[in-house]
Amino acid sequence: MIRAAIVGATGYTGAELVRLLTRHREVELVGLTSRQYADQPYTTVYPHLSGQVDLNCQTQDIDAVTDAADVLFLALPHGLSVPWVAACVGKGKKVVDLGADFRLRRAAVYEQWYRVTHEAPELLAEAVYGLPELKRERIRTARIVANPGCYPTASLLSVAPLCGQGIVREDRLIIDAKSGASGAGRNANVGNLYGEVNENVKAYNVAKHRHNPEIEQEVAERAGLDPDAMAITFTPHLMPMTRGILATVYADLKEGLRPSAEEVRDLYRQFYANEPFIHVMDEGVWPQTKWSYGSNHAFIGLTVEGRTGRIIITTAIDNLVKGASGQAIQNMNLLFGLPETTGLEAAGIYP
Ligand SMILES: NC(=O)C1=CN([C@@H]2O[C@H](COP(=O)(O)OP(=O)(O)OC[C@H]3O[C@@H](n4cnc5c(N)ncnc54)[C@H](OP(=O)(O)O)[C@@H]3O)[C@@H](O)[C@H]2O)C=CC1
Ligand SMILES: CC(=O)N[C@@H](CCC(=O)OP(=O)(O)O)C(=O)O
Repeated sequence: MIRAAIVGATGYTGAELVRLLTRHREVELVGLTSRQYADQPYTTVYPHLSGQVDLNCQTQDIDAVTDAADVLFLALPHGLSVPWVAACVGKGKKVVDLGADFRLRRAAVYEQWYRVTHEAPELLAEAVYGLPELKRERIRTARIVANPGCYPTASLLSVAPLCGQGIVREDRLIIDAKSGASGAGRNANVGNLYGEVNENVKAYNVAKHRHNPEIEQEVAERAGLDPDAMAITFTPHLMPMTRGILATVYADLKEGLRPSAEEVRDLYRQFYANEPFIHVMDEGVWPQTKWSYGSNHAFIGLTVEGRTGRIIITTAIDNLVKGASGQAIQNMNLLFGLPETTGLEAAGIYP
């Protein structure tokens, strides 16, 4: 059995990790940390998991938690992962960081967007960006996996088959994305109150969301472009729903190119042919967030708008599963040589 501990276990991604890992046949949960609920039964915080888990929450004692586990899942706010990652590396343990501290390969870019100094820039180079559909082989042998952000997961799955194909301007993508409120976590925040989210839709962090450089970094790498020359526009929106991300991507075709929608769809279907979690829809079928609710599956719809010379792609995922905890488990499966779908086989809940 793989002994797993979750640091920041009482947040939304932590709870989703517990829900999924208690059904994972190769995993034993050995540690769940929380400062606020230390020494209290985990099910006091999340009674819906009664009968699934009988651990108490424990304090964030780095040595004790790391020594007891084979793998750590870090589900902490930004800026707190470095001591945990350093301990895992020092003790020969694997770590999957659900936060952003190891996603951006250049410390200067991290510091520009997150406004904090990176305390272990020397570890950035070896962290692998954990999007299994794009980096499977590198993840298998990694020590540090940087689990992608929820919006970048949906955005990158939307455009990866086009990158480096000479078909679209990868540097000038426009991404319009919508998220459910659980994307902001369980912390108290006025913007997440019922009265603020219900019957309301709003864009936020326009032209300055920290997922912009993350998306640009990975698109540039796949397309063989200079990350500093990217001009991707990314606009997130908060939706009156609990879970789900729908990313709509507009990609300009290169001058003189007009592939048919079927040609582009064939490209996507070849690219994702052996991917158990990725589903490319037929023409005219547009993904809905509800299809992915509670599952690790991603649904991709696309067409070519001949009149404007653009390809339009929409991808639906669950931000807490493929956008966070499910993908983290997919990465753990790769790290430990398990079938990638282990513990993640279930379809979503519908309606
Ligand atoms: N929600 C989502 O859809 C996604 C989230 N992520 C990322 O995953 C990480 C976790 O997100 P999420 O679960 O939503 O966050 P939450 O705010 O819901 O939970 C955060 C967890 O960290 C602990 N924590 C909070 N502040 C501190 C602190 N200062 N020091 C130590 N522990 C702290 C909390 O427990 P306690 O205060 O008791 O210690 C809690 O268990 C974040 O980096 C987030 O950006 C990534 C993809 C999607
Ligand atoms: C709705 C909402 O607030 N969503 C979060 C995204 C959460 C996530 O994936 O992000 P990180 O791990 O990079 O923080 C946001 O926009 O900040």
